[in-house]
Parts: sequence; C-alpha cells; structure tokens
Amino acid sequence: MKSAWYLGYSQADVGDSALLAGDPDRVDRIALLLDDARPMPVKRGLKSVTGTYAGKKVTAVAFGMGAPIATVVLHELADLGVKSFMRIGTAMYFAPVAPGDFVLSDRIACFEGTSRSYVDDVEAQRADAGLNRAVATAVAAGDAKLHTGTFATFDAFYRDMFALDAQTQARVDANRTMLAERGVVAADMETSALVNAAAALDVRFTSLCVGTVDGVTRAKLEPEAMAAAEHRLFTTALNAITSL
Ligand SMILES: O=P(O)(O)O[C@H]1O[C@H](CO)[C@@H](O)[C@H]1O
Ligand SMILES: O=c1cc[nH]c(=O)[nH]1
Repeated sequence: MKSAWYLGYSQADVGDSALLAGDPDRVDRIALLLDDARPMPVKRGLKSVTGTYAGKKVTAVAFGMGAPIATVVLHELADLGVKSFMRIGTAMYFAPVAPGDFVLSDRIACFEGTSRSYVDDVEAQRADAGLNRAVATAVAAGDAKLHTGTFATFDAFYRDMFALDAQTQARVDANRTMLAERGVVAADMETSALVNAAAALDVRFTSLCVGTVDGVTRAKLEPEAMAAAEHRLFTTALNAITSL
C-alpha cells in the first residue's frame, strides 16, 4: 500500500476528509472531540490523528506555518485519497469582522509563491462552494458570526503583515490600504496556496478561521476568548466536513 513520503502513513490511516491546522497543540485538542482517536507517529514535526466524528472517519494534521509545507501536507493527503479539506486556525481580520468572529474563504488574493506551481492564474480559483454551504449551515446552529469573503495570503509575516520596526510599518500600512481597497476580510499565510493546490488536485477545500488580530490596530484576541472561539471552530468544522 502506498505510503506518504513526509507524513509517513498510508491510505488505511486517513479518512475521506481532513482538517489542516497550523499549531500541533490544536491537533491534540481536536483529538479530544473524536471517537477512537488514533495518533500517527510525528514526522518532521507534522502531527496527525485519525478518528471518527458523527460516524465518519476524519484526519487532522498540523503543518506548522506557511504555504509550502501546508501544500505538501494537502498534496500527500490528496494522493492517499482524502477528498475534502478545511484549514482551520486564526487569521488577521478587516472590517466588518469583529474579534472572535468566523471568517470563511471564498475568493483569494494571492501574494505567496507556491500557487504558481499549481495554476497559471493564481486568483481565478475559489474555495469550494459545497463546503462553504456546509459551514454556513453548521454556523447557523450556533451563535457565532460568519463573514465569507476574500482571503489574502502572504509568505513574509514580518515584512507584509506585521511590522516590528518603523521602516517595515510603512510597507505593512501600504499593504493594509491595498487589502481594504480589494475588500479583503482576512489575511493569513496559507489559504490562497491551498485553494489553488486543491483545484489542481481536484479535491474540495475551504478555510474557516477565527479573526484574532485586528488588521488596523493589531489588537489580539484575549486568550480566554480565543479558547472559547477555538472550541466553536473545531465543532463547526467537524460538523460541516462530516455532513458532506
Ligand atoms: O491558523 P494558524 O495556525 O493560527 O496560523 C496563522 O498564524 C500564522 C502566522 O501568524 C500563520 O500560519 C497563519 O495562517
Ligand atoms: O496576524 C495574523 C494572525 C493570524 N494569522 C495570520 O496569518 N496573521
């Protein structure tokens, strides 16, 4: 049976759908919501678990940060037969999003380099409409606010998204103005590449994130509010992806 090079496991170890998280600790917390959760050996820091939710087999994998490794993980899982993917995590947000709201990808604004290896027109693809409908239905069952719109994705966090010095601040401010003009609701480091890789590999993909950093003021969501939002995020994502 085929085994994935970097993840190190095979088709028998994965479900039909997968949640892609950045932080490995999130995989541990997702595992607590699964029945029969079975962790896979961690390779290169890539932590994975497969279990069942609502009777369906689901895999959750942590890729760390950034588009190149996130697409390696999606590509290997797609090659093992996983058909539906959702990135879940955090994103910088823009008006009218409020801290702790959900942001869901639709169109993409691409400022990363990985997409070009998958598609020619890097902004032509959209997140999967069926997955987005499933997310909207799952969100409607609770009291969270959902904003569906354009996700912008960058490679260089401390050059394009968040400044640690005055010179970079001017660059980040210019990006912010440009994102506002494009009506972007969220910015992260993976979504556009994952949308494009998924399109090229003919699998379903969307990103569902909690808005945690204000794109204008840089204010961060407090840890207690983040913990509650993260739990809502996990249950919403699991309900949505297992409803397909
Ligand atoms: O969704 P999480 O893992 O929180 O990741 C987000 O945070 C990291 C940078 O702040 C990027 O990887 C971004 O996409
Ligand atoms: O500022 C932020 C917050 C979360 N994710 C990002 O990529 N940027």
